[in-house]
Amino acid sequence: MVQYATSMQDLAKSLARVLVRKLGHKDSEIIKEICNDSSSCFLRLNHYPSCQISQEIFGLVPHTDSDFLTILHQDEVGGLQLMKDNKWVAVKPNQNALIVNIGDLFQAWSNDVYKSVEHRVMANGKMERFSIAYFLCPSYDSLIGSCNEPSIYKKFTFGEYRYQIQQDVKLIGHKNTIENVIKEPRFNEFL
Ligand SMILES: O=C(O)CCC(=O)C(=O)O
Ligand SMILES: [Fe+2]
Repeated sequence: MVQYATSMQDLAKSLARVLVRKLGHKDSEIIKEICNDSSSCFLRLNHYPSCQISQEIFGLVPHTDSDFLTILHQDEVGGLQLMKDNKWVAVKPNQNALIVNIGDLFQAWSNDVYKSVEHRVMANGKMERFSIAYFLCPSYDSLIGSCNEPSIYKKFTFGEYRYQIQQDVKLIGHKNTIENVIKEPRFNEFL
C-alpha cells in the first residue's frame, strides 16, 4: 500500500507539472506547494457494497474533488459517472487504466482553464465494488491564487477552503461548488 501511494504521488506530481507547464508556468510556486513535505496528500480506499433496493441508489453522492488532482483506480464492476454537457456519462470500468481528475484547487489556480469535473458513483445491484483514489493536496496553509489576471477567484488557503466545505456540509447537507465558495464578487453576476 505504501509502495502504491508512493507511485501515485510521483505520477500525480509529474502530471501536475506537465499541466502547469502547459499553461506557460515553468517553475511555478504551486508546484513547490504541492510537492513540499508538509503536503496533505492522502489515499482513500472505497468499498461499495452491492445494493438491491433500487438502481438509483448512490454509492457516492455527486461531488467534485477538493484537491489539486486525483488519480483513481477502479475494479471491473463500474458505476462511476461524470457530468458532461449536463448529462451523466458512465465511465467504462477498466482495471488496467487509471483515471485522472482535475480537482477544485487546480480549477482555481488555472483560472477555470482546467475544470473540476462533477462525478458520482451508482451502487450495483449484484456486485460489490472497490476503488482507490489518490488525492494530491498542498499543505493546509498553502495560498492558492490564480495563475492569470484578472483572477476569477479570491486568494484562499487550502485550510480555509476545507473549513468552508465542512461548514457547508453541516449547514446545507452537501458541498458547495468552488465557484460559490471562492469566486471574486465582481464575477457573481455571472453565477
Ligand atoms: O469510486 C470511484 O469511482 C470514485 C471515488 C471518488 O470519487 C472519491 O473517492 O472522491
Ligand atoms: Fe471523487
